[in-house]
Amino acid sequence: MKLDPFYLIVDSADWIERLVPLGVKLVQLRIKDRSDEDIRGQIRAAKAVCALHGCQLIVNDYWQIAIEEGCDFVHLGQEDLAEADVAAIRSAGLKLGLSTHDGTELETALAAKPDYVALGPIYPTILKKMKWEPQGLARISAWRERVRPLPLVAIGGLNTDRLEGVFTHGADSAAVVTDITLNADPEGRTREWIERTARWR
Ligand SMILES: Cc1ncc(COP(=O)(O)OP(=O)(O)O)c(N)n1
Ligand SMILES: Cc1nc(C(=O)O)sc1CCOP(=O)(O)O
Ligand SMILES: [Mg+2]
Repeated sequence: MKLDPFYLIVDSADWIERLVPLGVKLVQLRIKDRSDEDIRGQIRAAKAVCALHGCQLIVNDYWQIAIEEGCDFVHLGQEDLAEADVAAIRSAGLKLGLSTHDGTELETALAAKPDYVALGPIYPTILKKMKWEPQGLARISAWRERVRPLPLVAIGGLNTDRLEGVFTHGADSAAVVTDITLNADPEGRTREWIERTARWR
């Protein structure tokens, strides 16, 4: 399976309606601390926009609602994975991306036979407090060998100036939140990401 090299992560269907029509082909809906009803509505709206624009939607955390809403891809972290029914995700036909932050987590992730593995945080991130030190670029190369033939996603503190580094060290896709959502011009920055990832598309 090939992932688009630009992996946008946003926290609402509104962001998806705003940015996906610009040409984003891979987007994660990552919503925290909302009711299931709200999440369901957001997933429904996001799914409709993504279908219209040929964009792969990945739902973070809420795998049960994703199944019920007919989505085809979810992302889970290690704590999510420990509580999830992976067999149910698989039998419903969904693909699965998993987070990793150290070697033990990588072993756990690979044992679950995911469709991609994410490694982070590559650089310091301001989005959320993390217990891991930044991994650095060399860790991407190490993961590349261990994860092959699965796609490898790099995440954490990425911006357009850091793309060359993550791709030359072996990432297949670069995931981003704040470099776009906190940018003074999110649409302009999204276009820049699309252009600057074109070489790896
Ligand atoms: C592509 C990608 N990589 C990592 C994460 C982080 O997942 P997780 O560890 O479950 O943390 P939350 O995002 O749920 O806070 C991700 N969402 N996407
Ligand atoms: C949601 C998330 N997960 C990470 C991990 O390492 O698992 S880093 C991260 C935050 C990514 O946001 P930004 O692009 O703003 O740094
Ligand atoms: Mg999670």
